[in-house]
Amino acid sequence: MTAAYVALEGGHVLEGRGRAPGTAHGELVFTTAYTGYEESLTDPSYEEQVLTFSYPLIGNYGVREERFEDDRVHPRAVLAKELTADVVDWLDSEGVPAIDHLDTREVVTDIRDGGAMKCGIAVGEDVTQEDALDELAACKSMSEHTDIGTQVSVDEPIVHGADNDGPDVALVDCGAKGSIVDSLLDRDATVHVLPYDVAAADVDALDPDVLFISNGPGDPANYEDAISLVQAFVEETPVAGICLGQQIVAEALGGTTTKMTFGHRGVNQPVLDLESGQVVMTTQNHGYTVDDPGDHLEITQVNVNDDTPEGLDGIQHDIITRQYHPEANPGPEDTLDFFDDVLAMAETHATTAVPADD
Ligand SMILES: NC(=O)CC[C@H](N)C(=O)O
Repeated sequence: MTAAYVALEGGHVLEGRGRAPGTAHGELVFTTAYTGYEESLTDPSYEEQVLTFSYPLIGNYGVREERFEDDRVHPRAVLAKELTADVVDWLDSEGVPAIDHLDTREVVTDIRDGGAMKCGIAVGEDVTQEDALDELAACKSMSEHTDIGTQVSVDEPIVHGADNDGPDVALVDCGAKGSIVDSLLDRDATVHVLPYDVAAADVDALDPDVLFISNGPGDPANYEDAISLVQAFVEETPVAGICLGQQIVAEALGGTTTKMTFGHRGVNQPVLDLESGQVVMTTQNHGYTVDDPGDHLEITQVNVNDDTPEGLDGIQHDIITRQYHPEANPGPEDTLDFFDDVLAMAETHATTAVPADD
């Protein structure tokens, strides 16, 4: 049998069944999602993390490319109670180690008690516990990945929907899920997908109707270029953000962010809209949160479980952000109207903007 070890921060080593070989390390996190494993495994926000599925059976409806959010698997390794052969074959072909027959209740309890932690993975015929411990020793914390954007962003700008009639969206790609682009295209927008460190002059040249900061992995404080971009454009251009995007907008406007103990990852996170009093079910995948929105943003939505900010609006500026994933995929589609609100904001700006003097 193929040996499989997970070395947890603190030195405790778990043993499971090796399904896809390899060694890896990353921050150990869990998702409670009971569906959407293809979308989660291709979500760039999972870069440099090891993903534990708490739902016991993963892979029961196969693997289909049309459900992918990106062109590769992003978690460094995958842990589960039971993985089907379809998922194992896929992970194997991508070189991503996979382990099952783990007591994932124990793994999740460890993460809930100890917080998201570093881990080392070793799977293979000849691997030992020492190999997993060596991987653990090589593991950095998420905030130490100071240039993680380069691993998940486009290298060059890409335009989608150039002939569309809707607003021009400058989407700063910090690891954008494909569904965010699709949600904007579905609403007739032209989407300019831009590198995470795009220069302000290049955004200016596009004269976008909205600056949209995507989701993405890691510590928002490390995205200095995107933070500066928001500061440079917020007076003149509407701003939107999803997940990491909300955190970057808060950082840019005098707010603060903080690392959560074990984050929110799942497809049934309840969110309360403070104005309407309505609760919606949302998809989430984040380990950081806005701590203090600062003086320029107001909290419009909160997480029912722990009161963390889930939506922000600009007080003086046109800004809308969400901490959850309104594009769903996986998860409930209760919140797709976020994209209508963003594009309405962009259109209002486009029709009321005062032309610059020659
Ligand atoms: N999905 C995301 O955009 C994740 C945001 C950020 N990297 C976090 O973990 O909080």
